[in-house]
Parts: sequence; structure tokens; C-alpha cells
Amino acid sequence: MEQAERGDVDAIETMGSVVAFASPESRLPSPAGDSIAGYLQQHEHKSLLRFITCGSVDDGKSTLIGRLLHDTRLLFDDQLAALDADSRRHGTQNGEIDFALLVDGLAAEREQGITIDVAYRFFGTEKRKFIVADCPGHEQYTRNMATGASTAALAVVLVDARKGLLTQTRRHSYIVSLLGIRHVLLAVNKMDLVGFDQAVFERIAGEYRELAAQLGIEHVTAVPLSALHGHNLTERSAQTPWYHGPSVLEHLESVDTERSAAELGFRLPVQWVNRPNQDFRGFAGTIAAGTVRPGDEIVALPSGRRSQVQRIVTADGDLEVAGAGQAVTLTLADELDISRGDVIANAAQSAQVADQFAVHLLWMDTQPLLPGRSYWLKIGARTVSASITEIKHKVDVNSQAQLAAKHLELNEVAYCNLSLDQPIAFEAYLDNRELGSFILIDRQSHATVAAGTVDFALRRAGNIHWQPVDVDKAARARSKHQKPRCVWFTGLSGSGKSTIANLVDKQLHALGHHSFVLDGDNVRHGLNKDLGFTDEDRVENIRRVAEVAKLMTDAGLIVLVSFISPFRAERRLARELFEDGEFVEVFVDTPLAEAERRDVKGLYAKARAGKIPNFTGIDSPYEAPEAAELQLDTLEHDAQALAQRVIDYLRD
Ligand SMILES: Nc1ncnc2c1ncn2[C@@H]1O[C@H](COP(=O)(O)OS(=O)(=O)O)[C@@H](OP(=O)(O)O)[C@H]1O
Ligand SMILES: Nc1ncnc2c1ncn2[C@@H]1O[C@H](COP(=O)(O)OP(=O)(O)O)[C@@H](O)[C@H]1O
Repeated sequence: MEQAERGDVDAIETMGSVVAFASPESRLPSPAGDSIAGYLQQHEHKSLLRFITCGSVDDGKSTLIGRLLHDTRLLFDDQLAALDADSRRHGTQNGEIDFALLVDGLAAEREQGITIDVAYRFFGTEKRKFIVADCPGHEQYTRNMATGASTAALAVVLVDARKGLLTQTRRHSYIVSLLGIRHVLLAVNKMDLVGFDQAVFERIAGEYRELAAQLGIEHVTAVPLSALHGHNLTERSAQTPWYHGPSVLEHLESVDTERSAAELGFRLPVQWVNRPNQDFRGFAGTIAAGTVRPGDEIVALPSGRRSQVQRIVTADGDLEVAGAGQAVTLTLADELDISRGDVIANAAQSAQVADQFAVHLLWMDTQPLLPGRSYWLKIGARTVSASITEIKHKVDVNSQAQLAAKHLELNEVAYCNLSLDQPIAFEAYLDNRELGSFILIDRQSHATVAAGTVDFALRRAGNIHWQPVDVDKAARARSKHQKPRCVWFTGLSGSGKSTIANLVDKQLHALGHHSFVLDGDNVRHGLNKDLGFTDEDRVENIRRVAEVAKLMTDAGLIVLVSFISPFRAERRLARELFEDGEFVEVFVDTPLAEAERRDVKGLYAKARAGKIPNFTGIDSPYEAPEAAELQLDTLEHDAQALAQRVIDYLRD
């Protein structure tokens, strides 16, 4: 037991077949030593396969990964020594190495770090290099899987031969298909525990093929496996003479997951426009799909303007051809107006352009998704404003059942309609992952809140056009001798919004202006009578009234909006509908204690008594403005004086 650690390591390194395919130079760097980039560079000539593993530790996932890493000699001496010592201590494998301990140990380490949900491991054989995303199977599975799977070309789905397909297998496979992974290696593990019974294997493989067909997963390779004992892991096992397929590693080394270049049109999302002097104008980015040659006909999207490729410029000189994954700068035969975020595409196989889509969405934030709220959407190199216009249904990832939903919680998956503030170039995710997948970003916290994939563009997007009108806003404003405005009063219930807005309205009227008050209480009796006070209903309430206010300013009016409008995000959304200077946010600043003391309508008393749920300031939040044009302190000044301040501001 007290043997030198070195001796143990040597013993492990000479273990039978496991090192057969690993050449000494394929030994990998320790994280502390060479960089991963350095390692990958060293193995540059080999193709790279990115894959994920799905399944719980019980299915043997950790053993599978641990053993693969060991057998391809990724393990480092100190790790091996520690592993061997641990294995003896735990005694789970009768003195043999327990590979699960290795991965679990790493997982525990990883969980101490706060931000890393997915561990990426790098390893290589003589034939190929690999990046495996190991997604822990705890309750944040969906988000972790999505993170790990977003760049993976293949998923290893583990099934315990004794148990067959479980709910979890269906759940993982659903997410795999959602993320556009077309290749699954079904590892039917623990075959030793069912006596390497061919019938068991065939039954499970058959059931899985049926599931895969339903989910649209095109390629399934099933392998009867004992990860623990290394049967059919790196080499074919004598225990399964009835099995004629590849071992797990053989399949990983040989599977072809690339789509032919001809299948995919050329796509270059433009990262930046390189214009060092008057004579050179190049469009730089990493090719997302397809190949390009000088002379090729291209189309710039979303503009639709055409030209030909003149040169393909790189740091190492001009190229005659370039393909997916290469960073290049293109020059064109014509002066096209192309900016960052545009896409240069093959003219004969162009991408599509639209501003409304049907999408799959995976919500990854603790704050729920609220339809109508505005988020940033990043797709390719483009960032635009976006909102979910409708949750068609959410999906129970265990059963694939479609459920009704008004909002989405952390880790929920849904099929939604999404709308952008401008058209973008895109492709269906199944055709092109780069131009078909996006993330949503919270506009305040800048956190990534969702990952999504584009299914198709909504036809209505292309069929609704702006109808030009001859009498425009400027003409209407001139005839009314005023500048149209949207004056947006926000504050707690009872803060004084209605009182002040009413006084402002009266005074504007007296001065001969054309104004109108939109009050929450009133609008909720008509247009918004279907809405209550949940967060999602308030978002929709504000979205609608902002649109109405916009129409009213288009009609040349000074609109006074008096809604609690408790969320910053929706007030910003409202502001963005208007021209610069047209939107005036007025914070009616009354502390909760004072609003409650006034309790004009007796609502606070009821809310405190638990008779009104979601009451603003009590059990529903109010987010005070950070940069309102006007802040009115109702403790310091009376309503008349505050109304005058608004009038003075408008006059200026
Ligand atoms: N749960 C709850 N929370 C807040 N307010 C409530 C609630 N239930 C009813 N009311 C009454 O509805 C008025 C607020 O409606 P708004 O449309 O302005 O609200 S919001 O902007 O959608 O948050 C508000 O009117 P004001 O007092 O004029 O603000 C209340 O009288
Ligand atoms: N300085 C002030 N400004 C506005 N309202 C005030 C002020 N001081 C007292 N109040 C009283 O507070 C109440 C505000 O009610 P209201 O205008 O209906 O608020 P809100 O529309 O924000 O719910 C009214 O009864 C009003 O007379």
C-alpha cells in the first residue's frame, strides 16, 4: 500500500490493450503546462470531432469518459497516482482502478467554480483529436446540455442494459435533436451484467432507433458496451462475437459528421469592415459555411445587393479558395454598402432575410421570460432588438408533451414566435447552425438569458408592408402648432400620476394645445380589460399602451400616459418607439409609506390584508427610473407646482 506512487503509475501505463493505439507523442499536456491551444496546434493536421456525453453517472458516463481519457493517455502522472490511491481506499472495484472516481473528482472540483457548468476535455489518438463536453446531469441539465451541445457534432447517449430507455434518455435525446445534432452513438452499457445477451442489446437499439426517427435524429450507431471492463470501448470484445460494428473509439475516430461543401452555400458573417485607406475596402470574418473563390457571385444580406469576390486576403497572402472555419477578408468588385453584422452569401444559394420567426427557445435565466419584453438577440455577427410575441407551447422535455404557457422559467423549453426590430439574414438551424442559432441577452444585466434556434421565417413577416400616408406627423404637428410628445408618468399607485397628468392636460388645453390622457385605470376598462397584474400581463399592458401612445403622437398629439409601468425594461421599450426628444419620462416620486398613507382607493389596505395579490410595492416590484427626464418629489411640492414643472419642461 505504501508503495512509491511512481511504481503504481507504471503498472497502469502498461495495462494490456488500452495503450495500443496511443502513440507517445499523443500524450497530452497538463492544464498547468502546455496550453490547450498549443496542443491543438500540434495536432492540427488531424480532424477534430466535438461530442457530448449524455447520461447519468449511474449509467456509466463517468467510467466511459474516465476510461477513454485514460486509454488515450490524457491522464497525468499525479492524477493517476491519486486515482489509484482513491480506488484502493474506496475499494469499489476490488483494488482495480475506478475510473468513475476520476471524473467525479473533477466534477466536484468543477462545481466549486461558480461559472463553469460544462467541462471540456481534450484528447487525441493517432487518427483524430476530440473535444468532449461533459455535462453534469443535475437539475440544470438542460442549460448545461445546451451549452455543451451547441458546437457538438455527435452525442454519446448512454443506456444501462439492465434498464433500457429511461425518461432521462428521452429527455436528453430530445435536447440533442433540438440542438441539431444529427449523429448519436447509443452506448448500451453494462452488457457484462446481462451476460452480453444479444437479444437485450437488439431490443434496446431497436427502441432507440424508433425514438430517434421520431425526433429526426438521422444517424444512430448502437454499441454493446462494458465501459468498466473495456469491452467494445477501444477495441472490439471477444464477449460479443455477434456484434460486427465498431467499438466506441473506432466509431468516434471514423464517423463523418461533416456536411459536404456543396450541401451548404457560402456564408460569411461580417465581423468588421477593414478600410485602412481609400484604395482598400475588405470585409473580414470567419466563414460560417461553404467555400469561396475569387470571381464567385455573391449577395450582401440583408440589402440583397450583388457583386463578385475579387480577392481572398489573409495574413499569409491571398487564397485561391477558402472554406468554413477560415478567417478571411474579402474584397469585392463593386462598392457595396456592407457593415458589421451583414452576411455575404453565395448568390446562387442565398440565405433568407426576415424579421419574424418561429423558434425553439431554451430559457436559461432565473428571471422568467416575459412575452413582449425586449431583449438583445445575437445571431452570427449581428445584434438586434427582439421580443417573443407568442409562446406557442412549452415542451415537457421528459415526455415531449406540449403545454400551454404564459411565461417561461429557468430550463424550460418552448416553441415561440419571435419578432425583431429589423430584418436579418438567417437560415433554418437544421441547414446552418451558425446562422440559425441565436442567444437572447438581457438589456440591463447583459446576461445571456436564452439560447434558441430558428425553425422558419413567419410568412406574415414578408406580407405586411408599411402603408405610406400623405399627411404625415410633421404636417399634423404644424397644423396644431405643437411638437408631438409622449409624456410618460410612472410611479407607485397613489403616487400622484393621475392627479398631475390631469393638471398638465388642463393647462395644455387652456393654452390651446391638443393633448390627451391615457390612464391605466381607464385603458384597463377597455383595450386592456383582458389583462391582470401578473408580470407578463403588465408587460403586455405597457406594450399596448406604448403602441397607442405612439399612434397618438403620429396624429400630432401631446399624449400624457399615466401607468404604474413598474419595469425599466418596458419603459425603455416604450421610449424606443419614439423619436429622440419625443419621449419624456416623468418619475412621480412618492415613497411607498406615503402612497400607503394616502391610500386613495383603499387598495393598499386590501393588499396588506392579502386580498389583492401582486400589488405593486407590496408583493410585486417597482423599479424606479434611473435617468428620467423629470423627477417629481410629491412630499416637497404640491401637485400644481409639479404640473407647472412639466409644462415648463415641455415649453423648453
Ligand atoms: N395588483 C395591483 N397592483 C397595482 N395596481 C393595481 C393592482 N390591482 C389593481 N390596481 C389598480 O390598477 C391601477 C394600475 O394599473 P396600471 O395599468 O397602471 O398598472 S401597470 O402599469 O400595468 O403596472 C392602479 O391605479 P393607480 O392607483 O392609478 O396607479 C390600481 O388602482
Ligand atoms: N404633491 C402631490 N402630487 C400629486 N398628488 C398628491 C400630492 N400630494 C398629495 N397628493 C394626493 O395623492 C393622491 C394621488 O392619487 P392619484 O393621482 O390617483 O395617484 P396615481 O394615479 O399615481 O395612483 C391624490 O389624492 C392626491 O390628491
